[in-house]
Formats: sequence, C-alpha cells, structure tokens
Amino acid sequence: MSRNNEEVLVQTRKLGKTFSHGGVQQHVLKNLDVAVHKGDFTIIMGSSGSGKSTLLYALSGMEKPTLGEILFEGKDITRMSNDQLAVFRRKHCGFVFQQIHLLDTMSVLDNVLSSAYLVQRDRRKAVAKAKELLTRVGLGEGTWGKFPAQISGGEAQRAGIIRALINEPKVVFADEPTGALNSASGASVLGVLTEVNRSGQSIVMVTHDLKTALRGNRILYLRDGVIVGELQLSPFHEDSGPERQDQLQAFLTELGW
Ligand SMILES: Nc1ncnc2c1ncn2[C@@H]1O[C@H](COP(=O)(O)OP(=O)(O)OP(=O)(O)O)[C@@H](O)[C@H]1O
Repeated sequence: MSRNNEEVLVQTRKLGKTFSHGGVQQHVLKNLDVAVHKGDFTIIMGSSGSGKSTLLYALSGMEKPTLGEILFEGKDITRMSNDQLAVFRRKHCGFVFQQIHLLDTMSVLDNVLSSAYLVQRDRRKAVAKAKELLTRVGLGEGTWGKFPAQISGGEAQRAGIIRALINEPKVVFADEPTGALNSASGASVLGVLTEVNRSGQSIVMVTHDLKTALRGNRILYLRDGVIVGELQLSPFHEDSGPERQDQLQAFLTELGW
C-alpha cells in the first residue's frame, strides 16, 4: 500500500501478531504490509477489536510482533533488544494515550521536564521551552507548580501531551488521545497535534471519532487485522468545508463502519 512519491517512515513486511488465551490462538494482525509516510497525519480506524491499538503498539516498537518486520527509516526494529528499543523510542517517538499518567509526586512543569532532560542538557533552555509549550495549550504559570491531583483531567492530558512532544519526536503515536476529554479540551489537544504535524512531524493516531479523524490526511481502515481500505485527503485546514466530512463518511459507510 505504499506510494512511490513519498518518503516512508515506517514500513511493515508481513506483520503478524498473535495472542494466546488459554491455549487458543487469536491472530490479531495478519500479514500486514503497511507504510507510514513522513510528514503524514495517518489515522487508523476500524471496528472495536479489529487490531488498531495492537498495530499502533507494533509500529512504535512498544509491542513485539509475532511475525514479520517493521522497518523504521529502513532499520528493522523487530531485531532490536529491549534496551535498544527503549533508546529508539525515547529518541524518535512520542506517545499520547487516552489516559495519560503524570507522575503524582512531581509538579506539572517537572513532569514535562523529566522528559525534556533526557535529551536537552541545557536546563535553562529546557525550562523555557516547557513553559512556552505549556502556555500554548492553555496551561499558564498558575498550573506549573501544581501536582497532578490538583489539576483537571483535561489539564493533565494537555500536560502529558507536552511531555510527549517536548523533544520533537519524528513521530507521535496517539491512541484515542481525546477519548476522555470534554470537547474544549479535546479540540485543544487536536490543535496541538495539528500544529506539530504542520511543523513536519509525523502522526499516527487511532480513533473511533469521525471529527477527530478529519484531522488526518490519510485514513487506514482495519478489519479483523487486515487493512481493507485507504483514503487520501488533503491536509487538514480549520476552514475545511463539509465536503471533507462527506468524503470520509462515504468512505467509512462503504466499509460498513
Ligand atoms: N495483550 C493482549 N493480550 C491478549 N489479547 C490481546 C492483547 N491486546 C489485545 N488483545 C486482543 O486483540 C484484539 C484486538 O485488540 P486491539 O486493542 O488492538 O483492538 P482495537 O481495534 O484497538 O479495539 P478498540 O477499538 O476496542 O480499542 C482484541 O480481541 C483484544 O482482546
């Protein structure tokens, strides 16, 4: 399913993932050959249990596949040791999940800095950047010293996103990042992801939500562990008309979504 005119960031070859439950095997991903292109905002959709999160975790090196290869910029991450994988993820990947767990014993700012210090040696620069990014998602000075128990779920989610983005990972993997948020917080999270993507970073996001999926420029549809549909859209713009939603809705309806 790869196109020739774009640079590939991640490519899977005959990717398979099987889980065993009490001696019964469940083949969740089946022989997947899928490419994620640099700079794309890729969306993974599909019915519940179709393997979306499993695919996301495999692409990001969080979960080892049972079969096949995953090439990240041409390098097979399935052959890496756990330590090598941890370094790889820290260097190249950001993660945003539905439930973000901030460290309870650290302030909002220190949570973000705990990630920034892993790559930024200049502490003053790291602090300045953390404050700037937090402010951009509406977490002003008043929240920097607060602990996770003292802020709302939406604020914690936004702080977690900044923690994931502060080192400017090449790719951000997001699993239902707005699933637990009210619409204002959700919109702010999507705004940040859109901005990050416009600055050149790639995003791969799993979502059930049509409006959230509209942020993407490429939609992959998974059914029973196989990609059965792909839709290419223009890059998202805040003033995109209803045609974009109609196009996505028609694609999903055809696939029985
Ligand atoms: N760690 C695991 N151990 C055993 N089975 C698992 C594991 N992770 C996922 N599965 C199974 O794999 C299948 C696909 O799960 P996955 O979470 O990838 O689906 P999904 O498409 O993301 O679903 P949803 O939309 O409901 O989140 C499910 O049947 C699930 O029970």
